[in-house]
Amino acid sequence: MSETPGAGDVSRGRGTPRQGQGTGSGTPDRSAGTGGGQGGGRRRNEQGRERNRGGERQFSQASPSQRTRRADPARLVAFEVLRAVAAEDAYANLVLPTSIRKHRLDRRDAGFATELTYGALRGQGTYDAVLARCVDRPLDQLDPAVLDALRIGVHQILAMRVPAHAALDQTVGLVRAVIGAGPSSLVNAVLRKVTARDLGGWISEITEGLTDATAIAALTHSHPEWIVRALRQALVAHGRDVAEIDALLAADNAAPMVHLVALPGLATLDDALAEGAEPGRLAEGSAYYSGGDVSRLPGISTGTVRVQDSGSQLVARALAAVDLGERRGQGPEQWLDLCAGPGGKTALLAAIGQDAGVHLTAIEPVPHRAQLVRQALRPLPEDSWTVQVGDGRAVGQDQPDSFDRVLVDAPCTGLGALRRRPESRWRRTPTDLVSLAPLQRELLASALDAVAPGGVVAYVTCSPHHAETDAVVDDCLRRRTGFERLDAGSALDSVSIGGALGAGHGTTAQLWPHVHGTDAMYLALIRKTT
Ligand SMILES: C[S@@+](CC[C@H](N)C(=O)[O-])C[C@H]1O[C@@H](n2cnc3c(N)ncnc32)[C@H](O)[C@@H]1O
Repeated sequence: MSETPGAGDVSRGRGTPRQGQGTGSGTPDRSAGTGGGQGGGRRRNEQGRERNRGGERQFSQASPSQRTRRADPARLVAFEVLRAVAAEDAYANLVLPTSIRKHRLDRRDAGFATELTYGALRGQGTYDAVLARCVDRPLDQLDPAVLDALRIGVHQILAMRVPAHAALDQTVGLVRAVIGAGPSSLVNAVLRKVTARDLGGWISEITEGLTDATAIAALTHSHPEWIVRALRQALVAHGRDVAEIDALLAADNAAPMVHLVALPGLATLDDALAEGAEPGRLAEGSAYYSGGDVSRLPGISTGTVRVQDSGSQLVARALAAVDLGERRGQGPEQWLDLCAGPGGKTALLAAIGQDAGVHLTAIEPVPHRAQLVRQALRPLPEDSWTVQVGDGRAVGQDQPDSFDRVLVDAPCTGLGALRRRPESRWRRTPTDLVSLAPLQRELLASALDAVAPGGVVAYVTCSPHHAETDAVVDDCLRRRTGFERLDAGSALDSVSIGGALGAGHGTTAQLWPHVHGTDAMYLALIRKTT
């Protein structure tokens, strides 16, 4: 990295007006000046396919070597995050805020950097196929840093409201600043080729001649083929039409709205609503927020208002709302969260149960995640909860027949939350399903042992994959008597606004991003009858 600037060296490219830099997600077209250029007023059509079309493109006449050596901070942030994801196996959602703070991005630039980072990561499959048509060698022979810079350039050109010349100039500037002058000509030439078509045109090009629907969907929606196949099977397994696959894959690529929950009895969302949040449409006490830095909202710093997907809220509320009828014993209920870290559902459950004097035990084997659970529970009275660093698989044997309600939010592939974890689709492999299977079964078996007669277990995943949902529940119950399945679809309806989610299939329930606007949470409810 011959010309890597220190944080203090990083400044905008020459002639790039400050006001035009931000193009935050969910913000209106700011192409006039975005990235410092002309082309204002050019908008994409509803499919996002007409930007930069028509009229003469105004690329810089200067050769790449004569152009800026400065990296625009927002693009530099995206580049740093992509590099950390590729080279250090980092999680984009953890690295991005740190990088945004390091480069002191204002709100607009932070939005631009977020859209660029997440978009380039999500779109990598499609963008690499495009780049493969524009680079004269196999992509794996490129310097990985150059490939990341190209992906950043392609996302701006094909999917953001950035004029092509600005996307190109700024990406070349980034490359010169952080990688070196050498590759800047290649980046310039490749990105010029990319500007020859819009996204729709490129998708037609890269899918031309293909007949396999899975391969076409994978390239069109930038997912690995095995995940497309798995999601198609999941739709069918949960009683939906396989034709929904395009909508589901497209939902994975949309920037998800931030969902908020006010912990019952501890906060309301009034302040958040006053700050622009919208009332949630599915879960009581929830809201949607698209106003940027959520940490500034009242209640977030104290932990009484939390960021939590509505699907997660609904499954926790459904477990808490199950009517236990005549339960054994007289005292307050004992609840167990068997896989608690980082504690989102734990906090909601503890808050729901506090009025009734519930005591919640949370188990988490990873010490730093157990610490996050303690933090999440901080707003609740200390005598209402216990956090234990331990293995949930041992609880059933150590404390049999002890808990009235047990949540098993099992470790899973997260295939239902791909929109929130932009890099995970490229990291996951089918072998993850195989390696998680025994753990999922052992955790559910432990929960079935730990639940008291009359009590109920919720088995939850943020994946719709059959292997980690119905297959786990079926396997565990096949070997046991004394349990009955409850109607999880009705249970979800009973805690939802409107009461008609339509998530039930058989006795289990499956939420979907393209239908419900939630992560694809799966819920099974099992009662111990004897
Ligand atoms: C899907 S996450 C739970 C998310 C959490 N319920 C929430 O809402 O924030 C699964 C958790 O299970 C934990 N885990 C992994 N192995 C476990 C085990 N043997 N026993 C208990 N928890 C385990 C993981 O460390 C991870 O924190």
